[in-house]
Amino acid sequence: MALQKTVYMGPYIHCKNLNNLDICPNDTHIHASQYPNAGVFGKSTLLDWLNTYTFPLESSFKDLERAARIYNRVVARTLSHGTTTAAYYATVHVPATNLLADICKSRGQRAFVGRVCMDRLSPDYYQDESTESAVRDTQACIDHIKRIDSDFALISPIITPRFAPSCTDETLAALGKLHHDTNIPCQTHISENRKEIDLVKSLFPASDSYAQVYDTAGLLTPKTILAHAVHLTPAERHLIKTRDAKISHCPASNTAITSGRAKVRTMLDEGLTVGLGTDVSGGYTSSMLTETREAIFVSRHVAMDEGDEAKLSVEEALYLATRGGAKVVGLEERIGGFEVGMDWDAQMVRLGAVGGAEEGLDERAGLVEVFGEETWEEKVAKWVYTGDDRNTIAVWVKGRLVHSREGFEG
Ligand SMILES: O=c1[nH]c(=O)c2nc[nH]c2[nH]1
Ligand SMILES: [Zn+2]
Repeated sequence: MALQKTVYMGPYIHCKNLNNLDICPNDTHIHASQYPNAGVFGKSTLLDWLNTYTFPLESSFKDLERAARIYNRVVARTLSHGTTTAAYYATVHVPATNLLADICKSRGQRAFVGRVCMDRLSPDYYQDESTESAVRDTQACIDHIKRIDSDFALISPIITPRFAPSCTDETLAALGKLHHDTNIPCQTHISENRKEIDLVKSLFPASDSYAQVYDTAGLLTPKTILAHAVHLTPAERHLIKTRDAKISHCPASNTAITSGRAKVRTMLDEGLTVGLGTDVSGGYTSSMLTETREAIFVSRHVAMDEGDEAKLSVEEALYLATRGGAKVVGLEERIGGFEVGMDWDAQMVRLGAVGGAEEGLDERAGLVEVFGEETWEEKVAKWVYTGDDRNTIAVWVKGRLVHSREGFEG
């Protein structure tokens, strides 16, 4: 199916002059607790990466002072990249998870904050004791967020079974019931890596597929975010579409820990809802701009096997990062675009001064080179391919200025 460029155009607007634009990215999958490991993954793949790098790091969040240091850094850093909304995984620890919610609230980032549930195939030093304790501790985090943001206007809890291999059938079913009873959204991982999929087959012999494991547990619903979805079968995509569950595509992570190449064009053509996630620290970057670029390049690798139709354009990738992400987190009526009546979640991006390059190098840090002869689309492409956080000069969430840089005149 040929995609209409206008349909997939990212929502951005010119601001003040032709070299500024506003845009509002939503990170639909990021592990806040893994931030210290961003860029540290060696040659590992998912299952050894979890044991070598991830579980030891996450277990250290029982130390609340350390959690405060790291969570403050990751929220400040993602805001500096322009991430207005983030769907976070924390750890199993209730106090540290509640602290992450507090930090998002005080720094003004819109966030979904999930306490991670895992009661098997995890190290003794880092797992839930039982189904009952996993549900009780999840409920404690939900109650805390209700206390700090009663109608979840900025901060929402999110039910977070880590992934099928690390949860017993009983825990998955109990979390499915909690999801049903509370209508609180849910996030997990699916079909990231081939060995993981084999493991799911052996752990859930009665299920036809990985997606079916979640469906059986009541965890495949319109309010479910499924990260990765790299190796889904056509039948699984059909089931996910039927349930209207959402996909978080994490291309930087999928390349870094060699998981594979998700077929984004196929998922879009089949009508699935897709957004982007940095998946720190499977993903090395906390920047949604870098993630957008990675989505474009991974789509080109898919195209090398499947033909040019698989390639994502700059506009399509920006759509996934913004409006697509808003749909994935269920907030498309409020964020992801700039229609009248929506919340003002936005970042202002500054490009180079027109003509600056002719007059000699523009010394201001990080400016995207603009020669004055580019179309608007070309300027946006230059930002996506050559820009970074130095171009993000101001960020607002729900109308509040939450980050600014030198050069922003408020
Ligand atoms: O990218 C990932 N990051 C994780 O932390 C994780 N846990 C299970 N599966 C996972 N995949
Ligand atoms: Zn992940």
